[in-house]
Amino acid sequence: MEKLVLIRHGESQWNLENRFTGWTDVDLTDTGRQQARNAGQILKKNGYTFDQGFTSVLRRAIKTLDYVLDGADCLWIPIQKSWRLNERFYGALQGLNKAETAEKYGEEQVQKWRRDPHALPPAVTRDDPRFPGHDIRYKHLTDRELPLTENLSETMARVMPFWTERIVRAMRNQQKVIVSAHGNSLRALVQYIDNLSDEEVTKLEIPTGVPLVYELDDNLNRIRHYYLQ
Ligand SMILES: O=C(O)[C@H](O)COP(=O)(O)O
Repeated sequence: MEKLVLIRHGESQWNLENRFTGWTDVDLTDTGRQQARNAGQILKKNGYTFDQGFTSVLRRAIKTLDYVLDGADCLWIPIQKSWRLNERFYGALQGLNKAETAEKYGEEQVQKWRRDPHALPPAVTRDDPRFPGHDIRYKHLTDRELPLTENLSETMARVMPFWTERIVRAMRNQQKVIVSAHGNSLRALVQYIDNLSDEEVTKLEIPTGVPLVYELDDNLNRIRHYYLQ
């Protein structure tokens, strides 16, 4: 049996301010840092060790992984970072307050943008400072890979190659793996691992900073999953 640990980053400044974040590179709050430290200690207490870490290229997930691994006494392990694990790119919603956006466009529309796997938030234009083409860390991405907006199924489409080529490969090489990522990139992964319908995934909420453990059989099919609290 394999164990895979997924963790959504600890609370970020824009989680606290209730703003659409997406690829905006905001930092953790003090609460977020504490959540990540606690997660590391819980993993250690339960005897978890790791051989390989994966994270997005966003500081809230990178720092969460760092705090978690420090707490779990595994700070030395190799880490692979990829834009493919980034949060869903929330387009022109990025930076807006979620409650104010709901007042302006209606609760139903905002809930659709947030949770309908096929709903596309309004796009940014290429001259918008939020367009990732302006950010050096994405300079190797092709035009097609640079998002103007993204729905959950597109997030899943860019997460999956990384899952198969890197994460699954590491697990097949008997490595104990931890993945630090985001509400929606993890939602996409969980939809795939748990084979959830689009209907089921709209109800799925993943809390910040709590390790989500998947027990997988030799073919990496899910046996069960649970949060370590
Ligand atoms: O990008 C964001 O705003 C959050 O990390 C996830 O937001 P959501 O719960 O509105 O999808």
